[in-house]
Amino acid sequence: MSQQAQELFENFDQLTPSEFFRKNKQMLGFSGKIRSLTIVFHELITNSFDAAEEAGILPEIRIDLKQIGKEHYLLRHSDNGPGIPEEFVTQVYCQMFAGSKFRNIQSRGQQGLGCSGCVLLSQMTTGESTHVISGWKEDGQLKGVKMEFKMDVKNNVGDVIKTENFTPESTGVCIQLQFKEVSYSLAEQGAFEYIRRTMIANPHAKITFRDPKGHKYIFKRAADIVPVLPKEVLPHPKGVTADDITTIAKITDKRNFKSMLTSSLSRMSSKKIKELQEITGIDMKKRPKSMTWSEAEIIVEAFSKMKFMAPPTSGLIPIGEEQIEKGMKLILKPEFITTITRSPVTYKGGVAFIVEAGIAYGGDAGRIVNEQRKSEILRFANRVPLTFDAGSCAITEALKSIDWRRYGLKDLDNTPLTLFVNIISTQVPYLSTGKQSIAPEPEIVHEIRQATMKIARKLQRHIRSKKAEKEKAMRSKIFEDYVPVIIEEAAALAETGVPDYKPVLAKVTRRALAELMGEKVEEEEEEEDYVDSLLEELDEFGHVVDKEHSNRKDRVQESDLDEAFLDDEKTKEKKSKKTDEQSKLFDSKEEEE
Ligand SMILES: Nc1ncnc2c1ncn2[C@@H]1O[C@H](COP(=O)(O)OP(=O)(O)OP(=O)(O)O)[C@@H](O)[C@H]1O
Repeated sequence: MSQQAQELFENFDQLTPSEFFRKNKQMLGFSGKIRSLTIVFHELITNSFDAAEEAGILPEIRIDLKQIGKEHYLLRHSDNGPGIPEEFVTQVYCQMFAGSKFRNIQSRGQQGLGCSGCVLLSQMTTGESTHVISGWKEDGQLKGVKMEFKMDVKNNVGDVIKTENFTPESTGVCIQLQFKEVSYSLAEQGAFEYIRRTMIANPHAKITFRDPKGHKYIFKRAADIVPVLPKEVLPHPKGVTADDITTIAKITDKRNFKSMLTSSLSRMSSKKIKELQEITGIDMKKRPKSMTWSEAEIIVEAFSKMKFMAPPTSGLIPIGEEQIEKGMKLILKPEFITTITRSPVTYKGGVAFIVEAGIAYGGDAGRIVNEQRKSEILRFANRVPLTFDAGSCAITEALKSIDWRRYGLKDLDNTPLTLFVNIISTQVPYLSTGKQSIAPEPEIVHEIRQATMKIARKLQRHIRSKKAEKEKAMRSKIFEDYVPVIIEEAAALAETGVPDYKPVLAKVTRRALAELMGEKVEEEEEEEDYVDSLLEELDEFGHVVDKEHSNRKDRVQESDLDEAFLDDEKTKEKKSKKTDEQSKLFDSKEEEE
């Protein structure tokens, strides 16, 4: 070894995961003041949900955010989950890549990074310790611990400062952290909006939030059912790599390739093993420990050519159309709502996923920008809102590629609309450890498009019938406005008394309208006679009014119909102008006569 290399290797060292993320906190999503605080909310809320649901408990979370200085906050987050046993508290909060979710199971968490990331950020920005109170059940007995600790970044472990045992009243976790260089905001990417979106996809949860100004928000439950627990599923042969196979071969306790493959992969029957042996020529009775890299590569290559049943989907639990509707209705109070949960399909040949979509229109749907409601896209993965990195996400790509004009939405941006998309999978293909955007796998993009276009058609029907209703109402209004004028003026011209037309005007309007709209109106005979006689009377008066006048009347009605879609103010203004014109017409008629 040369002198140079020796010097170089004197500094050879190892970074613990905590040290690595201390230097690269943006990789945990902690970049920017608003975003950092939102990510903290996200990590703590998703952990509470996962834990409560796994224990069969309806999640209830309390969050208290106090501002104690400039960009300096104190956050207290508590849940009613199963709690964390004392010996795991520092592992959960101080050890990176430690957790209970490294299985092929649908859950919000995946990496064992989230809450230790929050502790790291707190320590890095304030130097303060973290306080945790945990209550859990052990052998049927309630146990509790109050702990204060710091993260030992160098060793990726916790440094306990104080511990005190007590008997709690119930299970759950309460964590208190301080943060600096973060900011609470009501903006689209802020913490409050994160809670709002969370509630849409989790109608079974309850969140009470006290903001830094002391305002208390209670997001109530819209549904009382704990979501069915997802099951762990074995990986599908089309979804594994040579590295996966050699790793399985190293850790398996099976005696040969055959039992190793059938027990660790889904859809691997004895028939498929026989087929695999024929294609590869590899003896399936060989011991797993003897597996070489090239054998693993040959097996994976064979898998790509073989036909398998689609992966089992029992492990995927979608929110469901009804629940999404409940969540969206409670938060958005829309005028119209439509939702869909598609059947499971796969991406990369072997990873199952489900797309769910919803459209809410009108009411509180959309976001207010410059006092105007605009459309908004709410992206979710396994019920968790994805608030950042929208541009690179499969959901954004799919929704932007839809030609919304085909669904009657000429200006999507300026429509009061909320588009909801949730992807359910045991392996959501996130683009980074920050888990804020989904890789645009072609199958995923395709499914999102299909789901959304299907419900967009329903929205189109709603908008159409609403337009027709509005048109009908406008026509009715015009009729009611002008008929009395005509009757009264005609009576004046004929120098007779004005008939008592009011009680039946509504009926005349309805009948005339029905004719205009091509509808059939059933009316009682007696009423019909009365209406007929009134119409006759009207006709008689009509003889007195000359042709020019009635032509003019028709023209006025026609042009008014064209304005059916103008806003109220404009319409009112035009109509009063028209009425003036009309009365001017009668005036000139009178003068002529
Ligand atoms: N409120 C809680 N109640 C009970 N257990 C919890 C709670 N929060 C965290 N845990 C446990 O701590 C583990 C580590 O949590 P952490 O947030 O670090 O990672 P994760 O949720 O597994 O994955 P990810 O990094 O993707 O969020 C979890 O797997 C879970 O077992």
